[in-house]
Amino acid sequence: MSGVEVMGGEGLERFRIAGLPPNFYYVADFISVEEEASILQKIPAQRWTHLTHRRLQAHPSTLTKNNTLLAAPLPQWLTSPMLSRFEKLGLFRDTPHREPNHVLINEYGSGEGIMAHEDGGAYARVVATVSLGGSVCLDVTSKVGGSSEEKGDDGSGIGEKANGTNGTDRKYSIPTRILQEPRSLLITTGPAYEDLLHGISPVEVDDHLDAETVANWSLLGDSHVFEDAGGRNERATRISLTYRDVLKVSSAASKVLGGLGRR
Ligand SMILES: O=C(O)CCC(=O)C(=O)O
Ligand SMILES: [Fe+2]
Repeated sequence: MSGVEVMGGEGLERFRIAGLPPNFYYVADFISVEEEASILQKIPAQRWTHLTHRRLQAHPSTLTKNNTLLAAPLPQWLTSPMLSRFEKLGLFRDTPHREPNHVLINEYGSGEGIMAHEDGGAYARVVATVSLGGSVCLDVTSKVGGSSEEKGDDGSGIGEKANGTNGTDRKYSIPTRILQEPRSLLITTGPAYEDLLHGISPVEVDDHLDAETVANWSLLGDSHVFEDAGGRNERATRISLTYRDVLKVSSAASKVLGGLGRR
């Protein structure tokens, strides 16, 4: 087991987004084109909830009001091949259930996005996001607001961490952007999960994309695509699968009782 753990740790480290507060990791081409197409085909069309600037669905179900997951397996098209690859990277090895038990699927059309937010206390501090379809920039901002450059030490320690990475790495002050290509995996854990906000601006084009403004530029699968387009990314429909470990899970028995109790 320790072999896997050591391998997992080393395996993950080369995907770290350097120059950002820990811990963001970006893995380009985490799934293949065929796997992407197969998943896109299996997302059930009747399960979408429509919101103003995106639509979403939750698997196996939405959480109850007190953030409890009613125990049920994830569908196979969401677990294979993801979970074994997550395990190899050691992603959920320290979370309560040792693997994700919940997936939120978001779909954004061009010009759609999601407000800056944090994912909060219902989940263990690990989110694994698989992107499908178009590329999109995730805006990473401080909870306190403003950039660490402008504000100096804002008391959160974020500016300090952003500037405290070693030697040759480029430093990125918050706010910054993470560019998510189709078929990539973004992992957000620890202080990156707890101390920062993330959102997607509702625009039709992400522009000025380059090594200065995109924190994971050197980890991109194909930065030439964006260079060749003059630093622009025309938004196309993007779907994200966000894998998490919900802390509170109720068994089938308490599901029945809870269900009766609410009537
Ligand atoms: O689509 C994304 O990558 C972000 C989604 C998100 O932040 C969330 O579902 O909490
Ligand atoms: Fe989120």
